[in-house]
Amino acid sequence: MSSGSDIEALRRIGWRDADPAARVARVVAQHRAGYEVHDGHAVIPAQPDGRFLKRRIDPAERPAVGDFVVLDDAEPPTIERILPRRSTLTRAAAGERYARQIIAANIDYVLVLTGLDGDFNPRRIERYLLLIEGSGAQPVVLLTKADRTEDAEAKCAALRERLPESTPVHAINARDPASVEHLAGYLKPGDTVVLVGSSGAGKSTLTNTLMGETRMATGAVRASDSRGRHTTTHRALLPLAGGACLIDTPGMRELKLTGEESLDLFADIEELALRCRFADCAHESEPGCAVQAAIAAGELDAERWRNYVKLKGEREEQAATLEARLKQQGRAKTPGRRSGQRGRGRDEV
Ligand SMILES: Nc1nc2c(ncn2[C@@H]2O[C@H](COP(=O)(O)OP(=O)(O)OP(=O)(O)O)[C@@H](O)[C@H]2O)c(=O)[nH]1
Ligand SMILES: [Zn+2]
Repeated sequence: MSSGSDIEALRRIGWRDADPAARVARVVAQHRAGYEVHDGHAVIPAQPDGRFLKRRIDPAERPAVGDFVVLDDAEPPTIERILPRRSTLTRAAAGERYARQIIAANIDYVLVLTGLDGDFNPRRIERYLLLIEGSGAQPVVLLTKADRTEDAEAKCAALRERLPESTPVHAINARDPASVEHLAGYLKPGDTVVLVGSSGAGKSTLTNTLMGETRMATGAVRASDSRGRHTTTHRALLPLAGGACLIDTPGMRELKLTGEESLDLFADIEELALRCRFADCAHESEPGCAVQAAIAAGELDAERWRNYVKLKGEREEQAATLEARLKQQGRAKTPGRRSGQRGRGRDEV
């Protein structure tokens, strides 16, 4: 017998494993005063166990939005432990003091939204991709407002050319359910998605369209399964059509690099730079600079090159801050932290 978890309800909030032998819930919000967790039926307040509050604990070791956690039987319950994460989206906290923060855990797809209107900005997409790479989640680039531009297909093709082949790019009209149907592959039961993108990119619009379809889908469920009726939703964790769920966290709005990102997105550029005549080439006006030669030959996009230089500089600055901070705390840099904390051996349920 399972103790206190409703497996069907848990599946609606992104649970993928077998029936847990413990009381499991998903973190949907974090406040100064504590956490809010969803057990598949309702949102309830929960307190973190005392060890999560210790000052010296790495923030990554604390419960984060999207985490599946084990609760005790108290009312309100205490979060006893965090179940192993399948992905971890991390950023540096806004503000002067350097701190790494987990924005969301156990995310399968990060939908990166950019409007095809005046706002269209491939550089911003590359910044998001840098942050998502290594998180364990899969980025999907969505170019919204395809209905408002003549050259949607051309822009879409140019972006596909610029980004790695493994990164899907779709042009959509976020207001049109038929257009959004193309996303069904990322919204399967058990999948968890988050939306990122600057203001006006269409995040709320897309959420509403995806929710609209859910209302229809939920109606169908109600006719056949009366137990589905009592499922409570929450602003921060929305069940979508097809059974996926969407986590809406304000943390996804401002994304500052942590210094741990890889630059694999620009692997071709890094390789090119190794072919310069001088090992310390600044790639400006040095003779024999392979980068400048590639730009002149039209083989490397100058704007993409500038964005690489900018993001690399920012990443290096953050990496130096991170290292200084870890040294100050007497901790060594944890290798492999970016790969979703898999090998950490936390207890299974
Ligand atoms: N025609 C068209 N309009 C769109 C599309 N996506 C968004 N819009 C419109 O663009 C405006 C901004 O969209 P929002 O969904 O509010 O953007 P947001 O990303 O949620 O913005 P913030 O809440 O500020 O972060 C709204 O007027 C939408 O109706 C689209 O694909 N096609
Ligand atoms: Zn060079």
